[in-house]
Amino acid sequence: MRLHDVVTASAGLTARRSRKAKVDVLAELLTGAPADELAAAVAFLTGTPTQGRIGVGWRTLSQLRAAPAESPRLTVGEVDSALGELAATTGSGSARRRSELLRSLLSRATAEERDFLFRLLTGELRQGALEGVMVEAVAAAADVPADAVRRAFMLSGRLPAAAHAAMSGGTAALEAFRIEVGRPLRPMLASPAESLAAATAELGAVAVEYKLDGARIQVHRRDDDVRVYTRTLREITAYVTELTDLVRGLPCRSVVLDGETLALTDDGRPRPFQETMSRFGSTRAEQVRALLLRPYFFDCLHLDGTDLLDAPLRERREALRGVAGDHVVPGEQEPGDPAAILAASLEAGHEGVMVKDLDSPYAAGRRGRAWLKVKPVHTLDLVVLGAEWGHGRRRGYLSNLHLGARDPDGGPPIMVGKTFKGLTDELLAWQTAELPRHESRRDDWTVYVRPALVVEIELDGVQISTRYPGGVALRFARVLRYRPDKEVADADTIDAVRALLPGNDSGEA
Ligand SMILES: Nc1ncnc2c1ncn2[C@@H]1O[C@H](COP(=O)(O)OP(=O)(O)OP(=O)(O)O)[C@@H](O)[C@H]1O
Repeated sequence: MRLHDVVTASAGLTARRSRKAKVDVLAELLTGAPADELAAAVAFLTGTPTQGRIGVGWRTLSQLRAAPAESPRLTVGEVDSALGELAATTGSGSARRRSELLRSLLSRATAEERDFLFRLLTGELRQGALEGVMVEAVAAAADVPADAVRRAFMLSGRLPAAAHAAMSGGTAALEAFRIEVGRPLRPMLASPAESLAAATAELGAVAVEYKLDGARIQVHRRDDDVRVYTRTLREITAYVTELTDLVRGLPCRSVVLDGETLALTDDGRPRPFQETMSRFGSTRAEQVRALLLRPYFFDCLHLDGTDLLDAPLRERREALRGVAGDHVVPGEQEPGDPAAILAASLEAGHEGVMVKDLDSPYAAGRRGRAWLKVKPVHTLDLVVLGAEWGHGRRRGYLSNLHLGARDPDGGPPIMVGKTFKGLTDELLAWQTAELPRHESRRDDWTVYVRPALVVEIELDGVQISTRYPGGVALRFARVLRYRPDKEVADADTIDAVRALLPGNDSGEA
């Protein structure tokens, strides 16, 4: 299969607005794909090479000058093996070899293919919405139910593998996917609730737990081998030895736990999220001592050979208590006074509570309504589209941020507002250095960037707007923090923003 066909299909996706039309474009391509190139084609079209992120920056790529090829000859298989070699070339002295590999690949690509490869390697093509469309396309091409494809994807974390199974072995091959200790799966996500009363009324028998403001972790243990992954399934085992030591001491042989981790101050209050995140990239011993991470587990997906994914939360919590006792998140099952739990959580410096349906299974990778989050303030995770140069005390710094919400159909982010409020001197300095790394163009006032950075915004609400293309604008928005643990694909959608319009009862943020 030629790379050109993939590039054409990718352009076809951008050109079409309707989801059905996008699914058709992909399904047609998959139907004709040779079995040994299918996984790579799926990977490229959803924006991540089969090897995962390869870590090549825009700057490196644009410095590699080579004349483009005249006609499209590269195959998907050739590109996949070149990227495989690139991913395997690491360590000291590898920079030169990597440049050579890249130059050789790019010199065989046409201008159009080169643009595609740039966007693939820098992560710009990666969009959550595309994965949803691809799941449906695989189902259509293989003539299997979309839910079977989705389940295999969530359990393996790898859509290309699920696609390969669907196309080669149908439903039976998809059903063979199991939770595997040591292979991370997509975490279950929560939906917002308007209030605690609304959440408890919606769900019936519930557990109400503290909602801690740390970082999500998924821990896998088989005998003495313990591994830790982030929300985006990045392995961080080497950075968090206090967590691996602790889990190695739990009374079991094998386990998969879902939870949150954070560091506490001396008087037991949560430290800022940024400090927790700073631990995920550092093995420096003094930093470990200064910021000891604690785990707060809230789910158990596997225990000593038994998969619990499809068991109700009630049962999973029992397993959790048995294995992780002291390290379970504070909360109560079927509480008499849920409001007291919310008050205690806020009093202790946490974000709010999670209200969870005790009869629900673990829906990996899904943002459903079995888990509802209750927080006193609205927050949205938005995509940075650019920033304006500051005035006065902020002269010389990139300040007023342009913010976009994700298009659920996979189009570019849709601008919903601007803010410079809440930016500390440290954040101003950081974004002034960081944004130009993602620059797409600039004018006298503004540096515009490619979608790469997600920022968490607190707001009072939204209003109808004739100025912004999505018809809504943020009200009194302020920056809480950047979210390095989130990708553009994880940002909130324009629908989530519109749901905050007055008179919209869903009250979603
Ligand atoms: N008791 C808990 N149960 C489940 N999740 C919890 C709990 N306490 C904290 N969390 C965290 O809350 C997150 C969900 O809440 P919220 O949506 O506010 O966070 P987020 O990271 O902005 O968004 P997302 O839902 O996309 O993860 C979970 O991903 C998890 O990291």
